[in-house]
Amino acid sequence: MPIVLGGIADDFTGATDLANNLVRAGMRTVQVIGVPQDALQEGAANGLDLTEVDAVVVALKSRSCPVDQAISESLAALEWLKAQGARQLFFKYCSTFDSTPEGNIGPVADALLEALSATQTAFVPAFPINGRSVYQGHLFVGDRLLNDSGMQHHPLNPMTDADIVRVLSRQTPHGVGLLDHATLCRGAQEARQRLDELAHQNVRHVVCDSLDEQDLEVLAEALVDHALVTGGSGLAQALPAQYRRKGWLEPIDDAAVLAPAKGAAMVLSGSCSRMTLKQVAHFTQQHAAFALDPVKLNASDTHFEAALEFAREQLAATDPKPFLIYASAEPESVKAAQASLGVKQAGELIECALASLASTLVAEGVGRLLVAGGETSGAVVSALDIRELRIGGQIDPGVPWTQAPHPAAGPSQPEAMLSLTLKSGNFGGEDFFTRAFDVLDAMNPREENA
Ligand SMILES: Nc1ncnc2c1ncn2[C@@H]1O[C@H](COP(=O)(O)OP(=O)(O)O)[C@@H](O)[C@H]1O
Ligand SMILES: O=C(O)[C@@H](O)C(=O)COP(=O)(O)O
Repeated sequence: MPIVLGGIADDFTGATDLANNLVRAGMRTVQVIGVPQDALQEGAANGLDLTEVDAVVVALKSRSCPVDQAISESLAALEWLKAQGARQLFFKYCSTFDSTPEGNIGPVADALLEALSATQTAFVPAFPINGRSVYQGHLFVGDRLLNDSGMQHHPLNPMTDADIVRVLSRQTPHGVGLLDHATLCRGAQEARQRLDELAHQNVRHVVCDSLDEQDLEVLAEALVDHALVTGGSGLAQALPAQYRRKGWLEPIDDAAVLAPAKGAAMVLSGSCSRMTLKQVAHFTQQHAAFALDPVKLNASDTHFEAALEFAREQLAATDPKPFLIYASAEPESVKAAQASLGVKQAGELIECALASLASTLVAEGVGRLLVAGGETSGAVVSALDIRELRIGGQIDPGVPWTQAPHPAAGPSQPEAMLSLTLKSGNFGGEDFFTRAFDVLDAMNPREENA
């Protein structure tokens, strides 16, 4: 059977967020890291068995890279997903619309539309259960406008304007319009009519209001026949019901199953988002932690080596407890590091250090790994050379446990798995770093002595 939905996600945490909501709504979903390179075969692609899979999400690291690269990687993902038979494409970006005036959301959406010979797509960043809603085209995080939510301090893409119609208009030469809440309240048929009217006015990009799950259901019904939809993962909760209604998807019992987890627990955090800072503070009250400083990392290798030594001490304990290595810092400290090193270099130094720690420590006994931050997750997963993630149960909305073949397992252990959770910056409760491991143990009892 061809797949129904093909996801193209602009970062790795966003990809697991999308895959998580698809799984929860009953789609058997595989997440692949980057576009699989090998030749396609009947029923299999790059060694992936897609015969019992309803959705594939391709995770890219295209949120903050140069626009041309984001476009070419997204188009490659589109081609591969079309070759798997995807009926609908979903371009997943952040529910806080993380982007800059150059892009990459607008240019990538334009390129995908053109490649699909489609004339219109919808922009649905809302993720109500995580407090992201859109009203009159303005994005809210909880009760704050986006530009007052902490996102104005993001290290890579500060969001200083909550008006998504205006933000997107800076990123595309094409018309941008609004499907407003009042129209949505009149149902899917009215919404479709409004989309058609906007299409006749050459409005290629339609930002959609949505306050709650009910609005997303109306939108899913109105958008199910669009070749391309774009947004946060909220819409993905509502689309599978429409696919079933159309007979594209069979009902199934449980789309999320993982093997028992093994190995020591480690948290790596490169996210400076408000919620991550609270999670770091909560965790460090009771657990061992090491703070990475980009300026010290730049000055000599000693700082990195101290972090490694700290981790090795934790792993050497008889019964290792979860521990944390983090660069997460308050905005003033991030600004100071960026002023001294440059924005790009500060970020890259930390991403490289965390990625390198992950590869070394996973080979030395870490089997349960929590990574906080989208860019950070991209760096860590790439360093571990992980190609595919199975999606398991949810820890908090938008964040599931996943598993990948263990990167350090030899040929004699083909079943060995690394349990991995990739946490978006602002997702998860304050106790997420501790609770995540309890949730994993509860859903998949741990095999001792791994
Ligand atoms: N102390 C710091 N100073 C400067 N940049 C930092 C610091 N800590 C983390 N960063 C960088 O900030 C970026 C955070 O982005 P990301 O990992 O996507 O987190 P989030 O999911 O919260 O957006 C990364 O590039 C990371 O390397
Ligand atoms: O849609 C969302 O909010 C997340 O899935 C996401 O993309 C968050 O990105 P990061 O905060 O950079 O992890």
